[in-house]
Amino acid sequence: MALSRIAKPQFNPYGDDAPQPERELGPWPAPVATAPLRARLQLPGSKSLTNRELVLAALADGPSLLRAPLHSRDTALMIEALRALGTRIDEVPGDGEYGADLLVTPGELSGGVSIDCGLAGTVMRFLPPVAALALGPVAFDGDPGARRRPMRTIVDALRALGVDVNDDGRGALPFSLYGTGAVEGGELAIDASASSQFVSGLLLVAPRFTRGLTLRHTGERLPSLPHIEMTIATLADRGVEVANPEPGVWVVPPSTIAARDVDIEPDLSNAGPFLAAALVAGGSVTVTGWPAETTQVGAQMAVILERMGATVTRAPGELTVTGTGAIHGIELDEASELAPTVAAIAALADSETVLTGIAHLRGHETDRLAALATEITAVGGDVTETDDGLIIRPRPLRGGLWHSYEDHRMATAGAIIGLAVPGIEIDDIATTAKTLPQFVELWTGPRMGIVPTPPTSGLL
Ligand SMILES: O=C(O)C1=C[C@@H](OP(=O)(O)O)[C@@H](O)[C@H](O)C1
Ligand SMILES: C=C(OP(=O)(O)O)C(=O)O
Repeated sequence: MALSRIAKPQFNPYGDDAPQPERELGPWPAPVATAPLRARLQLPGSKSLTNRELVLAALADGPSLLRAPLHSRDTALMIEALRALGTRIDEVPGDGEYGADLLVTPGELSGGVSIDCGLAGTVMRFLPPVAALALGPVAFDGDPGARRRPMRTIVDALRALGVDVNDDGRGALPFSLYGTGAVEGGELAIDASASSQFVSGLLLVAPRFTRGLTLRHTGERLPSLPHIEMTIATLADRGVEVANPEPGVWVVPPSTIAARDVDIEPDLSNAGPFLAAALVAGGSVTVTGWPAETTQVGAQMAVILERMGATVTRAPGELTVTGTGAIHGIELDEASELAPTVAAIAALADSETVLTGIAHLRGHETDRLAALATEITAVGGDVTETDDGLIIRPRPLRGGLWHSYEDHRMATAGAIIGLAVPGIEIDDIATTAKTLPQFVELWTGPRMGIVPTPPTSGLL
């Protein structure tokens, strides 16, 4: 069993003077909701927006200020890698509740460095095309779990663009490439059915290719389309107009990427478990800083939760989810990174849930279909894993050890179930630091009003 690394919260949820259990050394007892919620909170910045804006700022024609960015493991890895490649990134005081703003000053991109991708899809898929613009060798590797995430499309794409890539033939991390300081670009066909990040990674850098890029997706399915739309929107905000003449084809002209100060929206996918809590515990959860318009897929959570039984209301800059006492199953195609949250709610529902179109989740932080089926079944649930999704049927659940598989969204899925099922313990809650280091602090803090359960096992 993996032991938590940093689960000790920054404040003492048991009361100021109460002894803090050494729970960072054991499983985290997911708190059970004992009363309806009346929560109001803002989430830290979006991972997807922060890492896109970091890349674009590093390639821009002058300094950019990122206001209220996410500070988490995935963004720290991106910052470290861009600094290694020659970008100056300074933390400067800002108004954000969750850490400093980032001032990004582009520099000449140079190689001779090794990049640690951790388990971050955005780092491993967005940075190889950036490194191809650097002068010199750049080596890429990551966590053991990163070596099984799909990378062949990026390796093949870079080779097709004339970049010298050395790998062991598996089409996976680790590999290295030799940047010559320029990429000509032109026409390129790729199969992006394993991840939209292959498309996003190429589009983000393509304005800097000498001839731009005409990119064609040749595979059967294109997952996570909202994330590609987010990429196109962030480019447009910096003056790069990406044409999309037909589905699966994008044309990026060679162009300057404009420097720009940008407000990073709160992470709406990370808001998902908090909003789900209203459905499971009853009462209401209000997430503030909710954008009026967004390309974040997490915004779909409002519609999904409504279909699953919640009442959803909006006011300017906020969204409130209120539980009605009922949790219904749902049929949902392409739930993208929201799937683990939806699956956790579904395990507590009164009717069947059918999730389809998410085969590519097998290449996420872990094989999420297998992980969700295994863990929900282990606590008494009834789950069938299909080729491209999950079928989850109602059945009473019981407590037990919930494994996270180094996957932040598996950990938070366990926490959602734990609200309704006594005795759920998460083996590695610290894995939430990938995109939300404050998870425990927020989940059991005064703004959520969920009372933490003292640990009963796993302590040294
Ligand atoms: O571009 C992005 O920021 C992301 C794209 C999606 O990846 P896939 O297309 O691999 O699902 C999503 O699941 C991931 O969490 C973030
Ligand atoms: C799939 C995810 O992450 P990554 O960016 O590492 O692909 C995710 O956050 O759900």
